[in-house]
Amino acid sequence: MIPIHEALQQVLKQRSTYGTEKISLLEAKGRFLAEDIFTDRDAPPFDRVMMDGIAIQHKDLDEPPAASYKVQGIQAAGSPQLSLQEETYCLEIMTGAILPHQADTIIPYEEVEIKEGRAYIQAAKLAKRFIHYKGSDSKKGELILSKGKKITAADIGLLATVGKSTVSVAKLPKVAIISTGDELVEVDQEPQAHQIRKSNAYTLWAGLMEEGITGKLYHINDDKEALRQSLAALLEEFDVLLLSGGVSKGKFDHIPEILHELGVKKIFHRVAQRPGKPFWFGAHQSLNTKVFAYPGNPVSTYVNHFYYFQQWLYASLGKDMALSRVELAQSIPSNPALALFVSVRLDPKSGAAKALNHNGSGDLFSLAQTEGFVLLPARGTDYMPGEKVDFLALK
Ligand SMILES: Nc1nc2c(c(=O)[nH]1)N[C@H]1C(S)=C(S)[C@@H](COP(=O)(O)OP(=O)(O)OC[C@H]3O[C@@H](n4cnc5c(N)ncnc54)[C@H](O)[C@@H]3O)O[C@H]1N2
Ligand code: MOO
Repeated sequence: MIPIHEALQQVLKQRSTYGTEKISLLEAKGRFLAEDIFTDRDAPPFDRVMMDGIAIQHKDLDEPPAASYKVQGIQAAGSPQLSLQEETYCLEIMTGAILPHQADTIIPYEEVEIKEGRAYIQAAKLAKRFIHYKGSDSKKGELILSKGKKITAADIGLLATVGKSTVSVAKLPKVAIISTGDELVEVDQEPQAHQIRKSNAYTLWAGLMEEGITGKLYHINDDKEALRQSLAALLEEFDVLLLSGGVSKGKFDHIPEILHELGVKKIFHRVAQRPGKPFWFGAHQSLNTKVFAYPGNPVSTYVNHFYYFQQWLYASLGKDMALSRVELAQSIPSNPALALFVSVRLDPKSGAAKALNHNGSGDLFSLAQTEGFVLLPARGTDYMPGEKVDFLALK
């Protein structure tokens, strides 16, 4: 059994790189950029009109405008630039249109009355020009998104506006999710008294989805030959295997033995933590496949996955996954030998963490009430209110 910080170090040491790939803009949300992105033209690309109204020439805002202007025509958004022919003329103009030549000021319709081809100005003084000037947001060639950034929905809009219909991103590992256990049935099946429906595989699948990885689901029964055959093939096909169940001391917990037989080197088995103590981690040296074999209890699988795999993934993609920190709202008993992941809710006002009651790591239903886990390293003295600790937010 090794301490949690050593286990994490060993996991991070096994980070890999998977190269880069070009993908469609529509698939890029949540992925990590593998290229710097620059503006391809000034933003906005022309002096952009900000209000529906009329465009006039009016050099000094401190001077009152003329009482009326002759309407020369209409400048719509999407139409090429017109010119004001006379200082006493105006053009009706729409939001998003290019500012006409000679015009420098927009008066919104709310301050204008148009009658028989003339615009009568109702404001005594003009407060603003209502022009979004060319290049005022960003100049052509400016760096707007840096390599390594996780692409947000807002970034997708930026990429679209600078003409990136495809984008280069860090390639993700191919991941297989394997549940094991004869007691498990499919979600749409009616379990018998001694059976339960699979849940861990789906939690893991959804967790991967958050990172843009489409995991592939498998199930193998607690049968040595079936495990041997299936795992041998999966080790060849995938970069990462995520297993749940079959790693503690039961008569049918064959996973460590079979992985060893198949040439997966054990890096550690058992971590001084609760829940999730029987976590087994290894790597196949020649195939470079990483194996995260989580204990089957749902909360153990959850915590191990979002603590170890998630940090391994970010390290592999060249990113740090800094855990956030929270303050404890109450004292929590420590354990001198084990690091504890304690499920908590955060006080809506202070943000401080309060421990939740639950029935242990088999209690999947407690996760519905949980906002995350505080990580309390092993120590002899209890944790006190006000202490700051690492926080693993529920995904
Ligand atoms: N003698 C000992 N017994 C146990 C120890 C120990 O140290 N000595 N460790 C306990 C701890 S801690 C855990 S955690 C579990 C882990 O056991 P396994 O990894 O071998 O997992 P299983 O026995 O296969 O299953 C445990 C539990 O989880 C349920 N399960 C499994 N897979 C799924 C799934 N995909 N979806 C939903 N639920 C799943 C399974 O039905 C069991 O109830 O061992 C303790 N025992
Ligand atoms: O420590 Mo096990 O992973 O909780 O039941």
